[in-house]
Amino acid sequence: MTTPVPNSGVRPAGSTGAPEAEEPLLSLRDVSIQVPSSTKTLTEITHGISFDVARGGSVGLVGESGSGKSMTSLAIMGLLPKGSRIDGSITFDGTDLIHARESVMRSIRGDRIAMIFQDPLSSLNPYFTVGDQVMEAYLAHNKATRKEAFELTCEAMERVGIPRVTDTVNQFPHQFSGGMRQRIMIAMALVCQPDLVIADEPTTALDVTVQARVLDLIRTLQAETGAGLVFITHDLAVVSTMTKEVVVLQNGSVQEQGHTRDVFVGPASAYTRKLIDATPRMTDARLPATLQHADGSGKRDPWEGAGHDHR
Ligand SMILES: Nc1ncnc2c1ncn2[C@@H]1O[C@H](COP(=O)(O)OP(=O)(O)OP(=O)(O)O)[C@@H](O)[C@H]1O
Repeated sequence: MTTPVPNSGVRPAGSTGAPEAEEPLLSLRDVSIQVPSSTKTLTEITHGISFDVARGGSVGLVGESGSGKSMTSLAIMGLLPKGSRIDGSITFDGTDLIHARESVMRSIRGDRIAMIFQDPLSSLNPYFTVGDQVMEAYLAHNKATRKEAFELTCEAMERVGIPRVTDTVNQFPHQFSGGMRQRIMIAMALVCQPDLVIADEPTTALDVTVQARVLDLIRTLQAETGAGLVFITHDLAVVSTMTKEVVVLQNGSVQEQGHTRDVFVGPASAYTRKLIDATPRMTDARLPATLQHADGSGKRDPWEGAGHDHR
């Protein structure tokens, strides 16, 4: 049963998140974000967002453009525009991220929480080789010699399928395709062994076949590191294959949240139904292999693997 959430933003207890016995890895409660507008006044862009991510769990944030998905992830990372205001609470492994000092946030970013963005070029420095950048990401948070870090870097690059690593490790970001650059970002996350990965539209800019491989790698990364995953997308078909739980956002408010399968099979909010209807035919090949057996037919639960290695 999926749970519609009224615009008040009050979250129904237990609709999304970790098993009761275990503290969630990440917990957002009634998070409202205001950002400075051009007239210097504050504009509210999200209202009362609440969800949990269990250790090793996976939550999708879906919604149309402008619904507040990216700003929610930036709030978690402490990267909102200067002058923004956040109400509510964001707790990561016991740390209050809203009031944490910048030095604490710096030690968490990239090490305990890794982000994979839509455009890896915006995260990669054009003047440094990709090998140096993966290596520096590791050295920033770990004690190791450069030789050890270099070996780990090559190993991670091989694991994400970068070809001829002994050569390509010395190449610059512009010498790679978009899909390969995204693999480099995943390698960077892999070496740092984060507790949480936030992937913000990581495959939107890629063509469909490359997209599938990168999604597979993100699943692998999650399985190998045991990390929690927040997966942001406007693509319902993608989120249905990536996360066990989903939060549907519209205009900065949660419209519905719950187990991904329940939300897709029996959407409780008109907005989710509209999003599903607007998704190109989700019945056959594209549909979540996921949804095809969600009828209690006794077949293996296609969601069973979400968050686990699919190779
Ligand atoms: N730097 C900024 N300053 C002020 N407002 C912003 C800023 N960035 C985004 N916004 C506004 O915040 C709202 C939420 O934007 P956000 O980027 O979180 O949406 P989104 O759901 O991630 O959309 P998209 O899928 O297009 O990235 C939008 O109304 C947007 O115009």
